[in-house]
Amino acid sequence: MSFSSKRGSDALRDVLAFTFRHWARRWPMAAGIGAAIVLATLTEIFVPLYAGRLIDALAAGKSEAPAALEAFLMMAGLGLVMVVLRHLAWWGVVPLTLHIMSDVVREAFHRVQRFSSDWHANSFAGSTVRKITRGMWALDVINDVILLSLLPSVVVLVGTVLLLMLHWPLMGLVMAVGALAYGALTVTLATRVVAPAARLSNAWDTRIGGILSDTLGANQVVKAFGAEAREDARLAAVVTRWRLRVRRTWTLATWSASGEFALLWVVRTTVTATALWLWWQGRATPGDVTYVLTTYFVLHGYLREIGQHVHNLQRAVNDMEEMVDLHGLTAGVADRDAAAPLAVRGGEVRFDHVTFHYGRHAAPLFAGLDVRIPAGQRVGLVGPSGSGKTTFVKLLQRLYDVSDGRVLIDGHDVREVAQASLRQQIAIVQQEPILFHRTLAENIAYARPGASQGEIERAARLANAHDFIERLPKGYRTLVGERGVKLSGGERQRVAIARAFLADAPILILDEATSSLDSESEAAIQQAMERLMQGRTAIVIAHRLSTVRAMDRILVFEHGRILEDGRHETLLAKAGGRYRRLFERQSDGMAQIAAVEDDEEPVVG
Ligand SMILES: Nc1ncnc2c1ncn2[C@@H]1O[C@H](COP(=O)(O)OP(=O)(O)OP(=O)(O)O)[C@@H](O)[C@H]1O
Repeated sequence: MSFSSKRGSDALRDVLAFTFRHWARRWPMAAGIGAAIVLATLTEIFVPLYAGRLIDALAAGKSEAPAALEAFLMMAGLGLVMVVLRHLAWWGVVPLTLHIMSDVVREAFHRVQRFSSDWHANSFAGSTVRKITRGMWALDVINDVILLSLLPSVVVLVGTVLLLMLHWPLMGLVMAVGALAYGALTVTLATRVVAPAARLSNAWDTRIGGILSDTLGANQVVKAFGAEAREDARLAAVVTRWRLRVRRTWTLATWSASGEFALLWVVRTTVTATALWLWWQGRATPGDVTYVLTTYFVLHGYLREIGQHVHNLQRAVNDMEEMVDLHGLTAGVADRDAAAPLAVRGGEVRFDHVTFHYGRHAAPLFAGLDVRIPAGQRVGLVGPSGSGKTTFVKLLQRLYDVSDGRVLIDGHDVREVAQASLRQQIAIVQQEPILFHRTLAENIAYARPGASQGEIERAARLANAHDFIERLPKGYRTLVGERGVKLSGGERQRVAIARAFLADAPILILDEATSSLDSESEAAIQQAMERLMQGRTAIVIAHRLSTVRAMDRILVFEHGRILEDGRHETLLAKAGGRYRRLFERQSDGMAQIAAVEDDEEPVVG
């Protein structure tokens, strides 16, 4: 079977190889099912032979009654064996398919979770979900089609034709030519006509999944701009393209099926006419004609279904290929073989001549960046938007690999250690913390699974989160909504800080919230952050002057370079310095606001 395009044949090969690999893991089950269905099918091939003998015995008169009875009993016995074996095969395929489907979804999730941040930044989560779930269900179809439908069809095809050829070569030849022509036509239409169209339909189906999840995930923004109608229209445009593509696929499939039925009609008419002609010539008995016609009708049933099976297989291959492609991708940022866990003693961070650029960006963001942060130091990163502050911490977490140079923690290159252990040593409080739609207790304990309720509450107290949690009707058992939407920004921040307390990691990354919080929440968060920083190496992407002032050291970023490096007072004393300019400009702006709102803090970065 070959697809028209290189990509098509690749897809078929990849999908079948993927499926066979999964069968191989459970080969006794797969082999048992195959054997049962092949034996069940062989019994069917012999039924027409005994039907022919029965008719000849009947035509010869009552003297042949024992032969007629023998033929009848054989037909009945073969039928019963077929029923039992067929049941065994179908019964066995249930656990096989369910085990493989479970493996497939687990493995796909395992891989996708470990793909690089770059991959996730470039992929729609909804599209990925569609690819995985569609692929998982396609496997159900592939198992049924190959094991329970195509395999018996091929056995019947080969078996009946061989048996007929032994018995009656001319009829065997007619049947073989008809069956081969039909098989060739079916496979060609399915793979060269329908498959390419179906692949395009699937791409649009995946796009619909992506748009649905992207838009529903950003529902707050849509609502805020009253843009529901605009989003309806955006989806409608994609649905229209999808409909046109699917209509084309389904129309082509309908024409293909009709073409195949027309060919079957030609084969049947030719076989019947040949049998009648041979009878007319006196070269065939009524039993012979019965045998040929019964054989043909058995074959006809299977042939008719082969067309349907090949189409189903082709559809399932199309449905699975995007998921199989996910298995072919490399993780992007992968652990070295036998990467050891990172053991942090103090938490010294060093960027040693680091060069880095995102994906296809021509110019590097960092070019030969050198900086050393001693263990236990509290460093504020400031600088204009896009200057590289977030990227700096992403490289520390090894969410991306550097193009050149090294990022070191306590002298260990982050590329040499196991990623999971590296990230366990770094607690992070994001600017917009994301929570799971789980209880508050589970969200806090995410940093340390198995933490006791007492430990969770202690972390929440340190994060100034305990009081607001206690006021909720279900307290720590409150579900927070998807991504934590049922909490305010300040509450989400405090839950994230509680998480970081529980993580108790030697290195801490804090990305201050830029959204304006009320002064009470802000003070509570600042205080919690201060507490959290104690005794750790802390890197703070700072937006508030109060935070920056309190730091041991400030790094001023601009266009991926560190322009200034020092304490607040030192940098402020530098006439014409970048930090001083930032400070003055923003203090000015903030001073005006402060005249109105006395307790508001000026912002940096
Ligand atoms: N995943 C990405 N792919 C490509 N370019 C990116 C990616 N993430 C960031 N960039 C680019 O890298 C540059 C530095 O971004 P970064 O997020 O590090 O800046 P930042 O100083 O943290 O900004 P902000 O204060 O606004 O958060 C920007 O020009 C940004 O557009």
